[in-house]
Amino acid sequence: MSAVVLEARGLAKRYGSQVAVAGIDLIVHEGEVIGLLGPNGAGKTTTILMLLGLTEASEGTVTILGKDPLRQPLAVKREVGYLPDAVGFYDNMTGRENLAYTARLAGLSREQAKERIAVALERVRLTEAADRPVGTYSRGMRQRLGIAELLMRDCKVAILDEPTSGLDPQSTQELLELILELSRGGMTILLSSHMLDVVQSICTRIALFNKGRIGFFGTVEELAERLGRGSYVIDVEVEGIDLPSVLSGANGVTSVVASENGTWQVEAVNDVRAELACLIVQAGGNLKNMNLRRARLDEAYNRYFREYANAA
Ligand SMILES: Nc1ncnc2c1ncn2[C@@H]1O[C@H](COP(=O)(O)OP(=O)(O)OP(=O)(O)O)[C@@H](O)[C@H]1O
Repeated sequence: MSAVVLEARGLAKRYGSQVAVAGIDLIVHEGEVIGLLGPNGAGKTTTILMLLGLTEASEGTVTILGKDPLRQPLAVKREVGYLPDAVGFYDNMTGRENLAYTARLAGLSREQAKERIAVALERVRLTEAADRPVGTYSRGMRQRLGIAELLMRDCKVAILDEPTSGLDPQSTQELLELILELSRGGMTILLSSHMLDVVQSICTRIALFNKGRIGFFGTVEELAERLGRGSYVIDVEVEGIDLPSVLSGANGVTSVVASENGTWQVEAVNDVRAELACLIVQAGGNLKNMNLRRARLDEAYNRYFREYANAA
């Protein structure tokens, strides 16, 4: 496996008697895209602030790119980019001027900055709008300018807080493609989001925050398995039989539930389509459609918080 770029051990944060983060462990490898998920108040933002050294942990340690964010804040800021929910650019300055300003703060020479800014603006498709004041930008354009800043600074790690919130579907898609490009280029990315389809489409692993702890850390398939339902989901459209009774006791099948659209959702520990087809035909059913898909994060997430999180 690739190198560890971020390691948190026993990280906790208290505000007086209020526990915001109750002790988390997190190890992230180079090039991963990690989704930080959980209900409001579960501790995601506080964790992000501790990882960045923007707030001091009450307990525990953080190492990011081999450095301690509290002891070596400048070194960490140089290599770790943070895109907050509302990116803070100067509205009266153009996109290019904003980047030039950040480049100066980051210690880039004028020549180096000019070249990197042009390349970054091109990659986020803002070249045409680069000389307009940022005050005229849409939210999607601001987010892309934020990504351009990470590119210009050649960040090794990016932490994105709700990057797609408030974006229309097309801008969301554009931003997701950009984030994937960053990841393909070797950047390690952590992003917090409540948009589960977004998270599933780009994240390699997810961390489920629950009451200040990480209740689960792994892939969507591993989450589905942890919940005891198997990671294979087969949508079945069938007439003439009662599918749950036909499949009761079938090998590998963990549940059969009716979906809203009149089909059945069969969950299994492996791809049981051939066996399902046999059992349905033997029982005299008219099989109209059968479709295998990945376990869906929204289904697993809702089940986790409905059935497991309170007991955790
Ligand atoms: N500065 C603060 N002072 C006191 N309590 C705080 C402070 N910041 C956060 N908290 C509390 O800590 C808990 C965790 O908050 P946090 O913002 O980290 O959650 P979150 O998972 O990011 O939520 P959201 O999805 O709403 O952004 C909450 O109960 C919150 O009220």
